[in-house]
Amino acid sequence: MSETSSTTAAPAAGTVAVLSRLRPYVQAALPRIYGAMVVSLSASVVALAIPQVLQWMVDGPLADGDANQIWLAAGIVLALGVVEAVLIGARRALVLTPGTHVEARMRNSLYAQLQDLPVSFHDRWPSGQLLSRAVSDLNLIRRWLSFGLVLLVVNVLTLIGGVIILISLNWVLGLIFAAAAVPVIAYSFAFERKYSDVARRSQDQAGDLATSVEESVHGIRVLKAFGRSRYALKRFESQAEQLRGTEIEKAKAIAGIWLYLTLIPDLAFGVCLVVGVWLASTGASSVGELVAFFATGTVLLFPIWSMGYFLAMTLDAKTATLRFFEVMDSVNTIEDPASPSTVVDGHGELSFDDVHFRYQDAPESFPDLIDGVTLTVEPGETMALVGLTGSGKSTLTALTTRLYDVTGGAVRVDGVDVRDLSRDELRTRIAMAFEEATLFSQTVRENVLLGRPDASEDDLREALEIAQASFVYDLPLGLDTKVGEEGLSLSGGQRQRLALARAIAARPSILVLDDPLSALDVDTEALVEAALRRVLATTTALIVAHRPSTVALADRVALLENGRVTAVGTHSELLATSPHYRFVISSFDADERAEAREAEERAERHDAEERAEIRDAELGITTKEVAS
Ligand SMILES: Nc1ncnc2c1ncn2[C@@H]1O[C@H](COP(=O)(O)OP(=O)(O)OP(=O)(O)O)[C@@H](O)[C@H]1O
Repeated sequence: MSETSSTTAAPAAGTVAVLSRLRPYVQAALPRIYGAMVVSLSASVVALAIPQVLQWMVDGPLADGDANQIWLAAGIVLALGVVEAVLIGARRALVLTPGTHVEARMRNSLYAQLQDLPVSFHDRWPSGQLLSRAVSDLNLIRRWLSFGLVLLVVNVLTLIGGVIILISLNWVLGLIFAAAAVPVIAYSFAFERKYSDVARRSQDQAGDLATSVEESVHGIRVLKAFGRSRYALKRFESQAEQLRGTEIEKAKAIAGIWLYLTLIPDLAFGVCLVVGVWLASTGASSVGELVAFFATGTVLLFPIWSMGYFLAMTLDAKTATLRFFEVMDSVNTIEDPASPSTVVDGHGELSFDDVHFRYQDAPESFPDLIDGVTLTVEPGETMALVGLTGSGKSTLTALTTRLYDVTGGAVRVDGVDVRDLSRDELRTRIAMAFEEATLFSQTVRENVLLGRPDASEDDLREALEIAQASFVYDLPLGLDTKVGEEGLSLSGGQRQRLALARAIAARPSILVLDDPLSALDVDTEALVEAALRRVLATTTALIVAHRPSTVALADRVALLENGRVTAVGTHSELLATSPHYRFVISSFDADERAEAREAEERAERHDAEERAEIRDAELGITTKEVAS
C-alpha cells in the first residue's frame, strides 16, 4: 500500500490552523509580507477615494459648470490613479523575495528530515510523493505567500471598507449590496469542503504520477528489454487521465464559485440601479451620490471576483502544508541516544546477542524474520554469512549500522550496544558495501571518499587498488570524472568496485559487505579477493556470500536458517556436519551453473546478431548492386 492512501485520511483541520503551522518558516519574511499588505491596502484606499472625487465633481463643478474646478477634479483623479499604480508596483516589489526565502528554508528542512528519517520510512513512501512535496507543494506555498495571502487579506479589508462607504453614501442601496454577501459566504463554506477534498486528491495523484515517471525512467532498460514500453505508457496514460479528471473537477469547482461571485453581485448591482434611479427621481438621492455609489461598487468588483481564485489558492496551500508536515511530523525512530557511549580501545568485535527483528508490515502470524540470532565475529576475523535466498542475510547486516533497529536483543560493537553509540561514531566504526552499488552524480573521488572526505591521496589510491578499480585512472578526467546518474555510465561490476573502494577507504574497524562482488567476472573477483585478504587480515568483516569463492575468503562461516544461526565453523567443518549447509552450497553451484549458461547464451545470441547484421549488410549491398 502506498503511503498516500493512508495519509489522505488525515483528520480535517481548519484552514487557518493548518496554515499557521508555517509560522516558524515565515517569521523572517513577515515584515515584508505585512508591508506588502499595508501598501496594497493603501492602493485600495486610493482606488476607493476616486469615486468620492467623482461625486464632488458631479454634484459641484459639473452641476455649476465651473470649468476650472472640473479640470482640478480630473487632475486629482489622474494623480490618484498614478499613486495607486505606484503602490501596486511597490506591493509587487515587496512580495517578490520573501516567498522564495520561505520556500528555500522549507525545502532545506524537508531534505534534512528525509536524510534523517530511517530506512523504514523510505520503504513505505514512494519517491514521487516525496518529490512532489519537495517541488510542487512548496511552489504552491511560495505563490500563496507572495500573492494569495496578501491579496486575500487586502481584498477582504477592501470589501469591508467599501461596503461601509456604500452604506454611508446611501444606506438603502448599501444594504441591498451587502445582502448579496450572505449567499456568497454560504456558498464559500460549501466550496471549501468540496475543493479541499479535490485539491488533496489532485496533489496526491500528481505525486503518484511522479513516482511512475521516476520508476519507468529508472527501469527503462528492463522495460525496453521486455518490450513493455507500450504497457508502461498505457499505465502512465491512465494515471495522467485520472489526474486530468481531478483537475477538471477542480476547475469546475472554481467555475462554480466564480459563477456565484459574478452573478450575485451583478444581480445586486441591477437591483441597486433600479432602486437608485427611483430614489434619484424622488429626490431622495443626488446624481453625484449615485455616480459615487456605482463607481465604488465597480472598484469592489475585482476583489469580489478574484475571491474565488484566492480562496482556491489558499486551499491548495493548505493541502500543500498538510502534505509537507506529514513528512516533517514523521517520527524518527532511529536517533542518537541522549548521552551517547563511546567505544574505548576497541578492536572491532561485532556481536549479535539474541537478536530479533521483523519488518513493520510483516503479518502478525509470521514469526520474526530474525528470530534470536546469537553470533560473535572476533576482532580481525572474517565471517561469511550464508543462507538460502530470503533467509534474512541482508536484513541482519542492515542491523549493524542501524539502518533498522532490532526489535529484540542487541547488536554490539566491542561490547557497546549500537543504540548507545552516536550514529556518527557507529558509522565510522562500521562501513557497508551493498550488492546494489549506488553512485551519486559526483566525481569518482567524491564517491569513493563519501564515508571519509578527509582521507589522504594514498588511502584513496590504496582503496581503489584493493577494489581493483584502477580503471578510474583511464576515465576522461581520471578521479575527477563525474559518474552516477548525471555523469559517465559505468558497468555493474565497475560500480560495485567503486562501492567496495568506498567502504575500504572509510577505514572502519568492521566491514560489512552484502554480496559486493556479485557483478564481477571470475578473474576480477579472484584479484579483488586476493587484495581484500590483505585488508581483512586487520579488519573484522561480515560478508554475505552467494558464491563458494566468497566463502573461501572467510575464516569461519555462519549458517542462517529459519531466522537463526544454526551452525558456525569453517567451510569444511560445515560441509562435513551440516546437511542444510551442503544444500545451500549446492544451490550456489546451481546458481553459478545457471549464470554460466546464461552468459554462454548471451554470447551465442550476440554472435547470432552479429552474423545477422553482416548478412543484412551484404544483402543491402547486393540489392543496391541489383538496383543499379
Ligand atoms: N524493506 C522491507 N520491508 C519488508 N520486508 C522486507 C524488506 N526487505 C526485505 N524484506 C523481506 O525480508 C525477507 C529477507 O530478505 P533479505 O533481503 O534480508 O534476504 P536475503 O537472505 O539477503 O536474500 P538474498 O539472498 O536473496 O539477497 C524477504 O522475505 C523479504 O521479502
